[in-house]
Amino acid sequence: MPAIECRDLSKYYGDVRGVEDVSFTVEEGEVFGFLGPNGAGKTTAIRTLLGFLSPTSGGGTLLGHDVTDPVESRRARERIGYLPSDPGLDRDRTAAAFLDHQAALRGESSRDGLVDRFDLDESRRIADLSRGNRQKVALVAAFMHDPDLLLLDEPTSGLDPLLQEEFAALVRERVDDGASVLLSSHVLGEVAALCDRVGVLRDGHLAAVESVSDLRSRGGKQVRVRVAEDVDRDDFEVRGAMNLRVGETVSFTWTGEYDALIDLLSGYTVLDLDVVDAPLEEAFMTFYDGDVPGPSGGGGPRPTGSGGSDASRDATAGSGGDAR
Ligand SMILES: Nc1ncnc2c1ncn2[C@@H]1O[C@H](COP(=O)(O)OP(=O)(O)OP(=O)(O)O)[C@@H](O)[C@H]1O
Repeated sequence: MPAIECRDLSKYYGDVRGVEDVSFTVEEGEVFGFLGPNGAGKTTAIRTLLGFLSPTSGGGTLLGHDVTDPVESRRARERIGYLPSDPGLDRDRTAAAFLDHQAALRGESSRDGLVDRFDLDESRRIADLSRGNRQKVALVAAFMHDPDLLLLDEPTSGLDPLLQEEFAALVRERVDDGASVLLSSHVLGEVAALCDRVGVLRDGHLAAVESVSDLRSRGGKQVRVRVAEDVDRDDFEVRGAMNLRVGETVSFTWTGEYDALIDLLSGYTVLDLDVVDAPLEEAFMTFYDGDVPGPSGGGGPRPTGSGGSDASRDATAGSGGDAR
């Protein structure tokens, strides 16, 4: 049984597209990344799967429970840890009171260990905590009942680099213990470091699902070469060479075979050669063609016949119900 099955999921807010026809599967024990810029639809997909928003069409399962059935959805949430992108914690309560409330709903077997690990002062009012410390409270709440499935929406926002490392270690430990993870981020490095596969969201659509290793190889190699002769630029304007820059050294991104690269350089006396993996960003950008939506992007017209949507209710559905 897959941990998550998302089938043709569409969610419109009135006329505004959140996500459209999104399908993917997260296998048991897998860490799946949702990558996409602001407004791509990551949060919408996660909250619809969790049952906090009703889908316009399509559906799916979480841990085998039908996400469109409220009773099933609630049952699934007992075994899920959800970290919202914007945890709307009750500011007047102490962190301890908030965690007590969450514990009563789902359990707290790992609470003390996590509070120590993240050096959280539970006695403080949430209103008095820094953004990073509020994020820690939400993290502890998401992990403390040792959930089988974690849905983590922009989990490291507000955490300093040391805590980001600690968080990554925690995710790996939970996965080693058998948990499955869906993690959304617009930070490529975070996704690449933690995830097995990545779903790239663009304008509410899943543009691609790829393993991180495939994404890396798609990026090709970054080549810098210094030669003895004057360079004829036309020699390098060939298939497989991109982002060509000709100066004292010639640099380009090579996406072809090594043999073809060696042929290309064989006409020159090579004085210096440097070939390294191209940054993952380059592979990522091939999904966007330079057309990356801004914070308000993704709002295309709603297609006719896409089903009813109780957008006014959904738009105020709160910040996570009892699954926060
Ligand atoms: N409550 C809402 N009412 C109307 N439109 C919404 C609502 N929530 C999201 N949208 C729109 O749905 C689209 C997808 O937004 P969503 O928040 O899911 O993207 P995201 O990838 O999570 O972005 P971010 O990283 O900024 O949180 C955007 O066009 C957004 O403006």
